Amino acid sequence: MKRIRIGILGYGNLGRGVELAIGQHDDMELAGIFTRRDPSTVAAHTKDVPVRPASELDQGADDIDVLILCGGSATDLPEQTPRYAARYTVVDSFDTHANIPEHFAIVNKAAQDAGTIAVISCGWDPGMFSLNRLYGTCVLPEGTDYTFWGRGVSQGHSDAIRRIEGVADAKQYTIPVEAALEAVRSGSNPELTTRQKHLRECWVVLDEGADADAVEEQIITMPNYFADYDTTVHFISQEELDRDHAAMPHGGFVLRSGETGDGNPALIEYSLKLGSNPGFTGNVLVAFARAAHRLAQEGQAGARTVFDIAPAYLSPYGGEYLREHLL
Ligand SMILES: NC(=O)C1=CN([C@@H]2O[C@H](COP(=O)(O)OP(=O)(O)OC[C@H]3O[C@@H](n4cnc5c(N)ncnc54)[C@H](OP(=O)(O)O)[C@@H]3O)[C@@H](O)[C@H]2O)C=CC1
Ligand SMILES: N[C@@H](C[C@H]1CC(C(=O)O)=NO1)C(=O)O
Repeated sequence: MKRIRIGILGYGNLGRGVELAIGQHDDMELAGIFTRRDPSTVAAHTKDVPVRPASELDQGADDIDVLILCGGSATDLPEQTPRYAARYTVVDSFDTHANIPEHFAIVNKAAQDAGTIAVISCGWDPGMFSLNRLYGTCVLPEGTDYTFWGRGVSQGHSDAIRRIEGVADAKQYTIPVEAALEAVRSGSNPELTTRQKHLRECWVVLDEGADADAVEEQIITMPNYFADYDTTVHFISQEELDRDHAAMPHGGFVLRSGETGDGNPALIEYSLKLGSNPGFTGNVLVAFARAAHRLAQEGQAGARTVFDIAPAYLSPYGGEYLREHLL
């Protein structure tokens, strides 16, 4: 069986998560890890796959069937996804929710012009949580949606802080307000503002000589990431961050609370408990890379979100197996 050849662009937490996820799939192989940095300075987990310069992708790498883009949503993916959709079947994890419609439109033009498939905003939120919000609204049209994250490390928010001038490193924890979560589970359908559902706690390492007050102000006022939340910022050393905040657990809940047509209460709850945010997100991206490859082989073109892809496209098994074993 010809295996799907996966390329990874961007070797950070998520790039490593994708790298390790590929090994769980017999129909896939890691064809290349690409980086914008000097490849000799990037130590990949997989020793027999060379780390290659991103410039090779711009010249055309014919050994890649699907390129999984593992850059940051704050600044990398808005540039990288349309750029590489012009050459490859791509999958990204773009998660600046407010900007997803714009990202979709830009990537869709690039992919349609090139005749490629580009799956955007893949992962768990957006991604698996998005699918469960969709199912909930369709099945319980009379109801209310709720999404809670954490307590855990948001990679997108951590990445956004690291992009601030003067920041050397950072981790951001998202903390759900327990009283709000319990009110939802009680079925009382509370109206909750963004600020009433989560707190955000940031642990930041500054560059030598950076202005802590200026960095803190940029964090707490950052649109789409922190401006709508009560956010605390702590400044610590790199040693403390590496010692106390190395792990990236996360998770959360999507709930739909409403009534069925016969007037009875119904509560749908989808939950994730993740030992590793990048690990799980990597697994999701790899499953959708299989779907992207299939769509490309069918001759389809353009941008897709998780809403646009029939679930069977994610499976390595055919319809008959799925009907016999999973239906
Ligand atoms: N949809 C979802 O559910 C989820 C989405 N995400 C998204 O994934 C994105 C990436 O997260 P994450 O992997 O944690 O971010 P990282 O900061 O670890 O990596 C982002 C990019 O930065 C570069 N980089 C990594 N390490 C270094 C370093 N030491 N020095 C210089 N550059 C470095 C890499 O690019 P290069 O190798 O080219 O230098 C890498 O692709 C997030 O911004 C978030 O938006 C994450 C989790 C869930
Ligand atoms: N995209 C998120 C995945 C989830 C986590 C999250 C948050 O803690 O705010 N929002 O969505 C991430 O980058 O980790």
